[in-house]
Amino acid sequence: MEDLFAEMRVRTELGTGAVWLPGFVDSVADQLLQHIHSLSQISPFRFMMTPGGRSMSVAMTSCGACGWYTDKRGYRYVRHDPMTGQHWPDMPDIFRHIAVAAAKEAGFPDFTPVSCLVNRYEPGAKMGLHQDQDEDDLASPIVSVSLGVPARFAFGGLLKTDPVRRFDLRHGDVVVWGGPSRLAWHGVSPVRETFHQQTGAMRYNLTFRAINLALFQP
Ligand SMILES: O=C(O)CCC(=O)C(=O)O
Ligand SMILES: [Fe+2]
Repeated sequence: MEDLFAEMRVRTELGTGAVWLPGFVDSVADQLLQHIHSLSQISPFRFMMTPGGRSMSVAMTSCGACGWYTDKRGYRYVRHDPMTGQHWPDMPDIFRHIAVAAAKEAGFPDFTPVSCLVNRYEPGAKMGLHQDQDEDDLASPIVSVSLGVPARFAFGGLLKTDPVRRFDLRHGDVVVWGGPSRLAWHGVSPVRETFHQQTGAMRYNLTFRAINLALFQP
């Protein structure tokens, strides 16, 4: 059953306020990858430490008015890249454009992305089940874009113990979760060793988030 579901590749509601949009950014995927390359020249991908002192298997960077960061002081958004001391690179217009369009398609017409976290998965990299809860703005959705090699995504409910649906996210796919699903648990299984024409062995993921900058210390 699970495999049948995974192969459908049509718009699929995952819960109230949560939807998978297969291929939504297909036509601009190459441009998105070029921008990822450019912004990673300014704020490089790096393996961050969890507050518990473990190195993450996913390499990360950010763009936009603030970026996500973790070290022994905890998970948080910061205005400057701690690695460079500079602002994070600007969010490219096309990033903003696709994030707004996907949110609208999912029923969130007022989404304004402030930050985009960029994840790079090499073979074996994974992200355990978690909730995205470092954004103070829980009224806005998360918009997640997948590029490169596929990854098995798990999407559950508001309790960690709720059943999860698993399906492959492919190059060009978008998942949006907001409203009653904003704090849904989700995660990514270890990425398989495989090849994608545009990215080699890598998977990239963009997550767009609304952050209330007024709450930041200057
Ligand atoms: O890589 C993905 O598909 C999900 C990433 C994610 O959940 C996150 O960055 O918080
Ligand atoms: Fe997440």
